[in-house]
Amino acid sequence: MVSLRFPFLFSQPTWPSRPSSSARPFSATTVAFTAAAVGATAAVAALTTSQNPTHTFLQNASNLLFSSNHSLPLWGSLTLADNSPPIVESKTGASFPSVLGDSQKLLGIGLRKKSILGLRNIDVYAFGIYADDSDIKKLLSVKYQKLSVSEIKGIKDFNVDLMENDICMTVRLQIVYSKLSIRSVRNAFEESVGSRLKKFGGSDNKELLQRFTSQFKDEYKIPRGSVIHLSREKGHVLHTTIDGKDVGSIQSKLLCQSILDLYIGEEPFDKQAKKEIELNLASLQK
Ligand SMILES: CCCCCCCCCCCC(=O)O
Repeated sequence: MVSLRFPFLFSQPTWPSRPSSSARPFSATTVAFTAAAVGATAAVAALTTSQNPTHTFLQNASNLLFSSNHSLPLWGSLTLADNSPPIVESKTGASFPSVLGDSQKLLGIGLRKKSILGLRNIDVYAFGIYADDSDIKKLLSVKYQKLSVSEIKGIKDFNVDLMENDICMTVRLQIVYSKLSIRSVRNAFEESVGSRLKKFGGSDNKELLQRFTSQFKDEYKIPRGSVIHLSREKGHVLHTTIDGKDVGSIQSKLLCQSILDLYIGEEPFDKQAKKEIELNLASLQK
């Protein structure tokens, strides 16, 4: 067993084992969970399991629920008004507020590693994924409210819904590597976002990629501790800030989807973070 990634102040649960390379406990947060959310999730998960043998996010959630004897890390009862302390990623010490602005909840956090010259992996940044609470609940209720068999079949596409729909979300990157230049940030975005633009939009998106990467101008410094926000605002507008400073806004559904895909898509940077996000979304079912 390793420590839970979202342990709670009052319950101090532990998380089922995960591959040791990415296991990293968090410090405490005061977020509580409700028995109702657990019950709803368990019921849905059980039904899903009987209907669809593939790994839907609810199955993942149920696996996590039932393989642990401990309290569960569900967001169901987090109120946006509470003063939950930030969540600290203990490997890097990166700290994430539980709520961003007054409406975006933290759904999960992860770590982006990158290999240098194929030789060794470095921790480049920790990240947190946030989504607007009411947007998410609206989407969940429209799509999954009654939990009929046909609706449940669609559940495994929830991340796709999340990426494609006009839901306000933020990816918060907290830089932990101390020797990062803005040029390497540009290059990394060019490679990762470029591959996703190709995946979703074909090869004719060089101009869009260039508009995005050119926002990261040489004048910006990115020391350890810098925070980059990639926020999807209403109308699929990607708004980027570095340490709270605006660096630009680009209206593009394709660009927003491509950026989210890096974290919650088919081949996410941190698979465990994606699972965690799915689990937290499952806890919001009812
Ligand atoms: C030496 C490694 C440099 C990597 C810099 C990554 C900085 C941010 C890039 C964000 C997108 C991504 O993670 O690919």
